[in-house]
Amino acid sequence: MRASLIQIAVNEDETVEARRVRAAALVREQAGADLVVLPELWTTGAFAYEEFDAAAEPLRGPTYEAMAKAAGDAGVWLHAGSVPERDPGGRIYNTSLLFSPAGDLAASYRKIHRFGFDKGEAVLMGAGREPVTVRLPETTLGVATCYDLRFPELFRSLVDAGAEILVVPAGWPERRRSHWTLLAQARAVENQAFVLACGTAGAHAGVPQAGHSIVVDPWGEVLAEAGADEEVLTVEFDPVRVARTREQFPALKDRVLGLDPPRG
Ligand SMILES: O=C(O)CCC(=O)C(=O)O
Repeated sequence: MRASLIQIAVNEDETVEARRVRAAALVREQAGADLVVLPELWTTGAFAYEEFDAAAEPLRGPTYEAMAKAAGDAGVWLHAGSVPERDPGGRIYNTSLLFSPAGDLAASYRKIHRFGFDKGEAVLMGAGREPVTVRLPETTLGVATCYDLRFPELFRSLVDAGAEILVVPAGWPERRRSHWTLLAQARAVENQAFVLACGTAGAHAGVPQAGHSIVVDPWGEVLAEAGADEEVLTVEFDPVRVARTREQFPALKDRVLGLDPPRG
Protein backbone atom coordinates (compact mmCIF):
# COMPACT_ATOMS: atom_id res chain seq x y z
CA MET A 1 0.00 0.00 0.00
CA ARG A 2 1.34 3.42 -0.91
CA ALA A 3 0.25 6.41 1.20
CA SER A 4 1.02 10.09 0.64
CA LEU A 5 0.66 12.56 3.50
CA ILE A 6 0.31 16.13 2.23
CA GLN A 7 1.83 18.36 4.90
CA ILE A 8 0.49 21.57 3.42
CA ALA A 9 1.65 24.96 4.73
CA VAL A 10 -1.11 27.10 6.23
CA ASN A 11 0.09 30.69 6.17
CA GLU A 12 -1.93 33.89 6.26
CA ASP A 13 -0.54 35.21 2.97
CA GLU A 14 -2.66 32.70 1.02
CA THR A 15 -6.45 32.83 0.70
CA VAL A 16 -8.60 29.85 1.59
CA GLU A 17 -9.68 29.55 -2.05
CA ALA A 18 -6.09 29.64 -3.34
CA ARG A 19 -5.09 26.96 -0.81
CA ARG A 20 -8.06 24.82 -1.80
CA VAL A 21 -6.98 24.94 -5.45
CA ARG A 22 -3.38 24.13 -4.46
CA ALA A 23 -4.46 21.22 -2.21
CA ALA A 24 -6.58 19.74 -4.99
CA ALA A 25 -3.61 19.94 -7.38
CA LEU A 26 -1.37 18.26 -4.80
CA VAL A 27 -3.93 15.45 -4.40
CA ARG A 28 -4.05 14.96 -8.20
CA GLU A 29 -0.26 14.69 -8.26
CA GLN A 30 -0.54 11.64 -5.98
CA ALA A 31 -2.23 9.49 -8.67
CA GLY A 32 -0.80 5.99 -8.21
CA ALA A 33 -0.99 6.14 -4.41
CA ASP A 34 -3.63 4.07 -2.63
CA LEU A 35 -4.31 6.53 0.16
CA VAL A 36 -3.75 10.30 0.37
CA VAL A 37 -4.10 12.29 3.59
CA LEU A 38 -4.47 16.04 4.21
CA PRO A 39 -4.24 17.68 7.68
CA GLU A 40 -6.79 19.17 10.06
CA LEU A 41 -8.55 22.47 9.20
CA TRP A 42 -6.08 23.26 6.42
CA THR A 43 -8.46 25.76 4.80
CA THR A 44 -8.32 28.20 7.75
CA GLY A 45 -5.64 26.76 10.05
CA ALA A 46 -6.51 24.96 13.28
CA PHE A 47 -5.66 28.00 15.44
CA ALA A 48 -7.37 30.64 13.30
CA TYR A 49 -10.35 30.74 15.64
CA GLU A 50 -11.52 34.10 14.32
CA GLU A 51 -11.83 32.64 10.81
CA PHE A 52 -13.97 29.63 11.70
CA ASP A 53 -17.32 31.37 11.42
CA ALA A 54 -16.68 33.04 8.06
CA ALA A 55 -15.00 29.94 6.60
CA ALA A 56 -17.56 27.40 7.87
CA GLU A 57 -19.22 25.50 5.04
CA PRO A 58 -21.96 22.90 4.75
CA LEU A 59 -20.79 19.28 4.58
CA ARG A 60 -21.23 19.33 0.80
CA GLY A 61 -19.59 22.74 0.43
CA PRO A 62 -16.69 24.00 -1.71
CA THR A 63 -14.03 21.88 0.02
CA TYR A 64 -16.19 18.77 -0.35
CA GLU A 65 -16.67 19.51 -4.05
CA ALA A 66 -12.98 20.19 -4.71
CA MET A 67 -11.79 17.14 -2.78
CA ALA A 68 -14.37 14.74 -4.24
CA LYS A 69 -13.24 15.76 -7.71
CA ALA A 70 -9.54 15.51 -6.85
CA ALA A 71 -9.99 12.01 -5.33
CA GLY A 72 -11.87 10.86 -8.43
CA ASP A 73 -9.34 12.42 -10.83
CA ALA A 74 -6.41 10.83 -8.98
CA GLY A 75 -8.26 7.53 -8.37
CA VAL A 76 -7.16 7.43 -4.70
CA TRP A 77 -8.76 6.95 -1.31
CA LEU A 78 -8.58 10.44 0.13
CA HIS A 79 -8.73 11.48 3.75
CA ALA A 80 -9.26 15.15 2.90
CA GLY A 81 -8.43 16.35 6.41
CA SER A 82 -11.07 18.39 8.18
CA VAL A 83 -13.16 21.49 7.47
CA PRO A 84 -15.18 23.78 9.73
CA GLU A 85 -18.59 22.24 8.91
CA ARG A 86 -21.74 24.25 9.59
CA ASP A 87 -24.71 21.98 10.21
CA PRO A 88 -28.25 23.00 9.16
CA GLY A 89 -28.86 24.31 12.71
CA GLY A 90 -25.87 26.68 12.48
CA ARG A 91 -23.51 24.75 14.80
CA ILE A 92 -19.90 24.37 13.59
CA TYR A 93 -18.00 21.07 13.82
CA ASN A 94 -14.43 20.07 13.01
CA THR A 95 -15.40 17.50 10.38
CA SER A 96 -13.18 15.17 8.41
CA LEU A 97 -14.16 14.05 4.91
CA LEU A 98 -13.10 10.75 3.36
CA PHE A 99 -13.59 9.94 -0.31
CA SER A 100 -13.38 6.76 -2.35
CA PRO A 101 -11.33 6.54 -5.58
CA ALA A 102 -14.59 7.15 -7.46
CA GLY A 103 -14.91 10.51 -5.71
CA ASP A 104 -17.83 9.44 -3.50
CA LEU A 105 -18.05 10.36 0.17
CA ALA A 106 -17.02 7.21 2.07
CA ALA A 107 -17.33 8.71 5.57
CA SER A 108 -17.30 11.89 7.60
CA TYR A 109 -16.06 12.24 11.17
CA ARG A 110 -16.76 15.04 13.64
CA LYS A 111 -13.80 15.50 15.99
CA ILE A 112 -14.75 14.20 19.42
CA HIS A 113 -12.18 15.90 21.68
CA ARG A 114 -12.16 19.66 21.06
CA PHE A 115 -8.99 21.57 21.84
CA GLY A 116 -8.71 24.83 23.82
CA PHE A 117 -10.04 24.03 27.32
CA ASP A 118 -12.27 27.06 27.96
CA LYS A 119 -11.62 28.89 24.66
CA GLY A 120 -10.98 28.42 20.93
CA GLU A 121 -12.29 25.27 19.30
CA ALA A 122 -13.65 23.97 22.60
CA VAL A 123 -16.21 26.78 22.77
CA LEU A 124 -16.64 27.64 19.09
CA MET A 125 -17.34 24.13 17.82
CA GLY A 126 -19.64 21.28 18.71
CA ALA A 127 -18.27 17.88 19.72
CA GLY A 128 -18.71 14.71 17.69
CA ARG A 129 -19.94 11.59 19.45
CA GLU A 130 -19.26 8.81 16.96
CA PRO A 131 -15.95 7.05 16.31
CA VAL A 132 -15.59 6.24 12.60
CA THR A 133 -13.91 3.43 10.68
CA VAL A 134 -13.75 3.05 6.90
CA ARG A 135 -13.43 -0.28 5.13
CA LEU A 136 -10.95 -0.31 2.22
CA PRO A 137 -10.54 -3.36 -0.05
CA GLU A 138 -7.47 -4.64 1.82
CA THR A 139 -7.71 -3.10 5.30
CA THR A 140 -9.75 -0.87 7.63
CA LEU A 141 -8.97 2.74 8.56
CA GLY A 142 -9.82 4.28 11.92
CA VAL A 143 -9.88 8.07 12.04
CA ALA A 144 -9.14 10.61 14.75
CA THR A 145 -8.25 14.32 14.66
CA CYS A 146 -5.33 16.14 16.33
CA TYR A 147 -6.14 16.51 20.08
CA ASP A 148 -7.95 13.11 19.86
CA LEU A 149 -4.41 11.66 19.77
CA ARG A 150 -4.20 12.22 23.54
CA PHE A 151 -7.17 9.94 24.28
CA PRO A 152 -6.21 6.26 23.97
CA GLU A 153 -9.73 4.99 24.67
CA LEU A 154 -10.91 6.43 21.34
CA PHE A 155 -8.21 4.50 19.50
CA ARG A 156 -9.11 1.30 21.37
CA SER A 157 -12.68 1.66 20.22
CA LEU A 158 -11.45 2.02 16.62
CA VAL A 159 -9.29 -1.08 16.97
CA ASP A 160 -12.23 -2.98 18.48
CA ALA A 161 -14.17 -2.01 15.34
CA GLY A 162 -11.44 -3.54 13.15
CA ALA A 163 -9.10 -0.62 12.43
CA GLU A 164 -5.60 -1.55 11.29
CA ILE A 165 -4.50 1.89 10.06
CA LEU A 166 -5.11 4.88 12.33
CA VAL A 167 -5.21 8.11 10.34
CA VAL A 168 -4.73 11.34 12.29
CA PRO A 169 -4.91 14.70 10.50
CA ALA A 170 -3.70 17.49 12.76
CA GLY A 171 -2.71 21.12 13.12
CA TRP A 172 -0.24 20.39 15.91
CA PRO A 173 1.84 23.29 17.25
CA GLU A 174 5.63 23.26 17.18
CA ARG A 175 5.68 23.96 20.91
CA ARG A 176 4.47 20.44 21.71
CA ARG A 177 6.16 18.55 18.89
CA SER A 178 7.73 16.03 21.26
CA HIS A 179 4.22 15.00 22.42
CA TRP A 180 3.11 14.51 18.80
CA THR A 181 5.89 12.08 17.97
CA LEU A 182 5.65 10.26 21.29
CA LEU A 183 1.85 9.89 21.15
CA ALA A 184 1.87 8.73 17.50
CA GLN A 185 4.34 5.99 18.45
CA ALA A 186 2.42 5.11 21.62
CA ARG A 187 -0.90 4.75 19.74
CA ALA A 188 0.86 2.48 17.20
CA VAL A 189 2.54 0.27 19.82
CA GLU A 190 -0.43 -0.13 22.15
CA ASN A 191 -2.85 -0.84 19.31
CA GLN A 192 -0.41 -2.80 17.12
CA ALA A 193 -1.55 -0.72 14.17
CA PHE A 194 -0.07 1.64 11.60
CA VAL A 195 -0.40 5.32 12.52
CA LEU A 196 -0.43 7.88 9.70
CA ALA A 197 -0.34 11.32 11.32
CA CYS A 198 -0.43 14.31 8.95
CA GLY A 199 0.21 17.80 10.30
CA THR A 200 0.49 21.26 8.77
CA ALA A 201 3.56 23.39 8.06
CA GLY A 202 3.82 27.18 8.24
CA ALA A 203 2.38 29.48 10.91
CA HIS A 204 -1.01 31.12 11.40
CA ALA A 205 -2.63 33.12 14.21
CA GLY A 206 0.86 33.43 15.73
CA VAL A 207 1.22 29.66 16.16
CA PRO A 208 4.14 27.99 14.35
CA GLN A 209 3.13 24.51 13.24
CA ALA A 210 5.13 21.39 14.02
CA GLY A 211 5.07 19.74 10.59
CA HIS A 212 6.88 16.44 11.15
CA SER A 213 4.08 14.29 9.79
CA ILE A 214 4.91 10.75 10.72
CA VAL A 215 4.15 7.16 9.74
CA VAL A 216 4.66 4.53 12.43
CA ASP A 217 4.41 0.76 11.98
CA PRO A 218 2.62 -1.70 14.34
CA TRP A 219 5.92 -2.32 16.18
CA GLY A 220 6.29 1.39 16.91
CA GLU A 221 9.09 1.96 14.41
CA VAL A 222 9.03 5.23 12.47
CA LEU A 223 8.77 4.37 8.76
CA ALA A 224 8.93 7.97 7.59
CA GLU A 225 8.94 11.45 9.08
CA ALA A 226 8.64 14.83 7.37
CA GLY A 227 10.61 17.95 8.20
CA ALA A 228 9.11 21.25 9.32
CA ASP A 229 8.27 22.70 5.88
CA GLU A 230 5.62 21.89 3.31
CA GLU A 231 6.26 18.39 2.02
CA VAL A 232 4.53 15.31 0.63
CA LEU A 233 5.60 12.32 2.72
CA THR A 234 5.23 9.11 0.74
CA VAL A 235 5.59 5.66 2.25
CA GLU A 236 4.93 2.05 1.22
CA PHE A 237 3.89 -0.62 3.69
CA ASP A 238 1.98 -3.88 3.86
CA PRO A 239 -1.18 -3.76 6.01
CA VAL A 240 -0.82 -7.53 6.55
CA ARG A 241 1.89 -6.64 9.08
CA VAL A 242 -0.86 -5.67 11.53
CA ALA A 243 -2.30 -9.20 11.68
CA ARG A 244 1.23 -10.69 11.80
CA THR A 245 2.31 -8.43 14.67
CA ARG A 246 -0.89 -9.19 16.60
CA GLU A 247 -0.30 -12.95 16.10
CA GLN A 248 3.39 -12.93 16.98
CA PHE A 249 3.05 -10.67 20.05
CA PRO A 250 -0.60 -11.10 21.07
CA ALA A 251 -0.75 -8.43 23.77
CA LEU A 252 -4.15 -7.19 22.61
CA LYS A 253 -5.57 -10.57 23.57
CA ASP A 254 -4.42 -10.07 27.18
CA ARG A 255 -6.68 -7.09 27.83
CA VAL A 256 -8.65 -7.37 31.06
CA LEU A 257 -11.95 -5.55 30.66
CA GLY A 258 -14.48 -4.53 33.30
CA LEU A 259 -12.05 -4.17 36.24
CA ASP A 260 -13.38 -3.41 39.69
CA PRO A 261 -13.11 0.28 40.74
CA PRO A 262 -9.76 1.11 42.45
CA ARG A 263 -9.74 0.53 46.22
CA GLY A 264 -8.45 3.17 48.58
O1 LIG B 1 -2.94 18.44 21.98
C1 LIG B 1 -2.20 19.31 21.52
O2 LIG B 1 -1.13 19.61 22.05
C2 LIG B 1 -2.55 20.02 20.25
C3 LIG B 1 -4.00 19.85 19.89
C4 LIG B 1 -4.43 20.78 18.83
O3 LIG B 1 -3.73 21.66 18.44
C5 LIG B 1 -5.74 20.60 18.19
O4 LIG B 1 -6.44 19.63 18.47
O5 LIG B 1 -6.10 21.43 17.34
